[in-house]
Amino acid sequence: MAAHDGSFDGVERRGLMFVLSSPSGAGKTTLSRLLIERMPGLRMSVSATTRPMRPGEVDGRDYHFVDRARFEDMAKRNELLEWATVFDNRYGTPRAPVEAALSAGQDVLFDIDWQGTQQLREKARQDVVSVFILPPSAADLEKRLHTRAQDSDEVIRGRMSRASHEMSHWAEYDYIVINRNIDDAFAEVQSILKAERLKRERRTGLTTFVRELQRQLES
Ligand SMILES: Nc1nc2c(ncn2[C@@H]2O[C@H](COP(=O)(O)OP(=O)(O)O)[C@@H](O)[C@H]2O)c(=O)[nH]1
Ligand SMILES: Nc1ncnc2c1ncn2[C@@H]1O[C@H](COP(=O)(O)OP(=O)(O)O)[C@@H](O)[C@H]1O
Repeated sequence: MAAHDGSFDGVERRGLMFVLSSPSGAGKTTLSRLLIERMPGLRMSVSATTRPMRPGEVDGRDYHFVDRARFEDMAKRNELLEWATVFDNRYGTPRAPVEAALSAGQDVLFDIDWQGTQQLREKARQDVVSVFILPPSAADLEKRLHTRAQDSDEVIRGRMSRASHEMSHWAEYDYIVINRNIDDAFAEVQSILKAERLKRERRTGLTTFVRELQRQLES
């Protein structure tokens, strides 16, 4: 399968599943938007959720906002690649768009928690690249949750009190990025994706490519 993007070097490769996780407010959404904007060949996996829509969010772009019954139905029909309960709401990854993108040679970006990342790893270890984003300090995290201005003080307190628990999963991830400055953090995440795209095991077209080089050299 080919990844036909701007940086495609002509060698076929398997698509990968690029996962960003972090405590709420550390910057996953911001980094995901930048990646989608600036990295050709990368598609966002849009999750289904039962949580209420925030101001500024768009159904179908940020999430598929569904009720509990619809979510349970999707899970029962095996339409979700993984799902988990976070902050008393259900979140899950619709399976079909991910499979379609991967088989078209695209990479897929996931903004999911540690529970979902574990499930993806169990299903497709070789194809999962996971990055954990940390805030530079607790004070910065709280400030970011407030400046985002999308949650009530009570919800923000809940997110802050869960942050430590979520952070305890950092060591399960392949890469750790500290989001102090957004430009630096973006450059780091972008470098990880670029390097992972070049991994020998994913480059299924290498044998053919090298054979052709050898044929040219020997003729
Ligand atoms: N397992 C799983 N987690 C998800 C999914 N979609 C979102 N999440 C996680 O659910 C948590 C809460 O997300 P959200 O309510 O949007 O708040 P945020 O943390 O401010 O982005 C975050 O840790 C997300 O990464 C999903 O499809 N599966
Ligand atoms: N490096 C950074 N410095 C300052 N503010 C940031 C930085 N990264 C993200 N933010 C801001 O912090 C808030 C939370 O970021 P967001 O991407 O929504 O986090 P998450 O998706 O992890 O919950 C947003 O208002 C965002 O603009």
